[in-house]
Amino acid sequence: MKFGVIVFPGSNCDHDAYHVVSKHVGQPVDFIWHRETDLSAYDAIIIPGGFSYGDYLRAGALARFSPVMQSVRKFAAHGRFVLGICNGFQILCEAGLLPGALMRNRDLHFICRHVHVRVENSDTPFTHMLKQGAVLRLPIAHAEGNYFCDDATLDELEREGRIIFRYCDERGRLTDTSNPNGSRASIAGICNRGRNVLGMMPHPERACEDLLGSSDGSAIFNSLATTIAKMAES
Ligand SMILES: NC(=O)CC[C@H](N)C(=O)O
Repeated sequence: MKFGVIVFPGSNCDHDAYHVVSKHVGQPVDFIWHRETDLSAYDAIIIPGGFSYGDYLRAGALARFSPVMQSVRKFAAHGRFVLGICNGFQILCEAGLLPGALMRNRDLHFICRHVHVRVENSDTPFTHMLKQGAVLRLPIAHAEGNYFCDDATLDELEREGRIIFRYCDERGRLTDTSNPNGSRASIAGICNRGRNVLGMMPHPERACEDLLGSSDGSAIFNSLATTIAKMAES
């Protein structure tokens, strides 16, 4: 099994993702410069957080044109796994691999703090080691995390169980103050129809060690690694 972490000019969570995969999940992992186009060696690609191209125009709007993104599109179409975290989620939406858009936060401020998210669907390759309804404590750090989609898309996401995480309070309730950025339906993470592409605004890779305030993120990486291992056996 091999993971790849894509590096754009301006990525800044690439090393965190690399560290988690190599040290905590214990799997081989490479950095992949955004000009690369051959992803054939990989089972899963992580598009990490950061400020690709300085977030000019809109977060992710320029990174979607990087050469590697054509290959990521094909990689995803073949059912291989893609995890977009924060700026990675923004890039996946801009590239059309996930529906909707990430707008400026409701209060127009950059928000950097721990939040709670509820696991809305534990029946995915990324969440099967988590309990349905479990509450995770994860950090967010973004200015453009306000998820928006139209009514038809929201209906489709709900109906198909593709809303994977929702912002909530520490007891799993959706309250007036539990949605940090104004995201529609408190959405913190969604997947594609094939369930092999996940985008999320919170940072699970910054929450894999108790020393960092939470290790709740590790189940996401371990779920994915277990899925890949099982697929290789069968
Ligand atoms: N940590 C990140 O990936 C966040 C940066 C992101 N480009 C933003 O909305 O501010």
